[in-house]
Amino acid sequence: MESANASSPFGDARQIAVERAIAEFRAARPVAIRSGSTALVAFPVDGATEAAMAFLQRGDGKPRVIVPGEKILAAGKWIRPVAALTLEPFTMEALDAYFGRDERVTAAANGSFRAADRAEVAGLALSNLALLLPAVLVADAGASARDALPLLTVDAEDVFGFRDREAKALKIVSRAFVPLEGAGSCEFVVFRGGDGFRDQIAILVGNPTPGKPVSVRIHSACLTGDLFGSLKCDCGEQLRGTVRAMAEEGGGAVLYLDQEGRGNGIANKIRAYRLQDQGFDTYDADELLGFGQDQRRFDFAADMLRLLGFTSVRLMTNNPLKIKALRDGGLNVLSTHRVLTRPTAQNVKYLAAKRDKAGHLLGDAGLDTFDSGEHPLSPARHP
Ligand SMILES: Nc1nc2c(ncn2[C@@H]2O[C@H](COP(=O)(O)OP(=O)(O)OP(=O)(O)O)[C@@H](O)[C@H]2O)c(=O)[nH]1
Ligand SMILES: [Zn+2]
Repeated sequence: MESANASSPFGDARQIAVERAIAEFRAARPVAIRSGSTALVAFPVDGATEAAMAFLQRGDGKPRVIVPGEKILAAGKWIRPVAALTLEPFTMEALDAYFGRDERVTAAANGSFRAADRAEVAGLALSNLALLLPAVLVADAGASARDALPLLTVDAEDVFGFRDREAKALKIVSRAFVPLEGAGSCEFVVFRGGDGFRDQIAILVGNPTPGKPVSVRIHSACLTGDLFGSLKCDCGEQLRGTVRAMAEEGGGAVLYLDQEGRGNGIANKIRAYRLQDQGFDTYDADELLGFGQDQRRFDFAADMLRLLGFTSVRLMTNNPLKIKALRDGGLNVLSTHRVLTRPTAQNVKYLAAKRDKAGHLLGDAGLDTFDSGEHPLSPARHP
């Protein structure tokens, strides 16, 4: 049951409570989570200290660690979808041994597992919303723990409903023209709502006509690739290549979404890169951290396009999830066009994993015949 009386002068009270809880988690402070008659105190593993662990031990009952199924699978056990683990002893040392210095599971769990309850799962969902490592410490909310600090309280069901409500609350907040190299004057339209912490941006290239079919690229933010030209992925080339192609072909719309690291956030993406340096591929590294294959949602992209006046699109992507999301969102996807870049020595393994494990439409993109001795830095083919 979601909490009643949802409206306030400042918006939906359920959203406000969850936004505040996210801020508490990011600042490494505890939050109380209520579910029916149960209440617990939750604290993110990302940011745990001896003092925080001692605080949780003052609650009622045994404190525990809540971890997703992916993490347990990585530990050689299979508990789905979310498990509560009793950590013995409940100390930073034991936590470090469990998560390891690289955020990997380096030790089999000493304690016992059980399926997590609703409030515990909400704690984990909150760590995901806060873009932290997906693991949370919890204890039953005893009087002594509550008294130590006035805790922010949030309802478990409000946490679960947060992203849906956020995606639906999308609105345009500003727009202006920005000249882009090789693409002329483009209009940047900024939306609030959707995914992540920041705003979503639509870049209108050329002069696409509302009501008419439009070329669309849905692009998730990649700081390393888009901004710094990282060779580990194909993002920067795809972004610039699609803008260039749209400018040459009479216009289009790029949706630039706040979904760094496939929705895991920059800190977790860099943690995953560290694991990739040890030989894990892009999906195995995320799984070791406790993430599923892809945390992103694309449903609100259809709403962004509708707010801009577009209902029929030619979609530029290799990702079947994006195609499905726009169709499910009620848009008419007239055609899909792959966005191929030339593989490099540094990204060929990444691209092959996307094709082989996530079904990206990269079939004949030269990945299997790639010779790392040849043209590792060649410019991208036009999409
Ligand atoms: N977790 C994680 N995210 C990554 C890694 N490499 C790149 N990313 C992120 O992956 C996302 C790539 O986004 P996109 O370029 O929109 O898309 P895509 O899903 O590959 O689909 P298309 O390019 O449309 O075919 C961005 O959010 C990047 O930050 C990685 O190794 N691990
Ligand atoms: Zn990238």
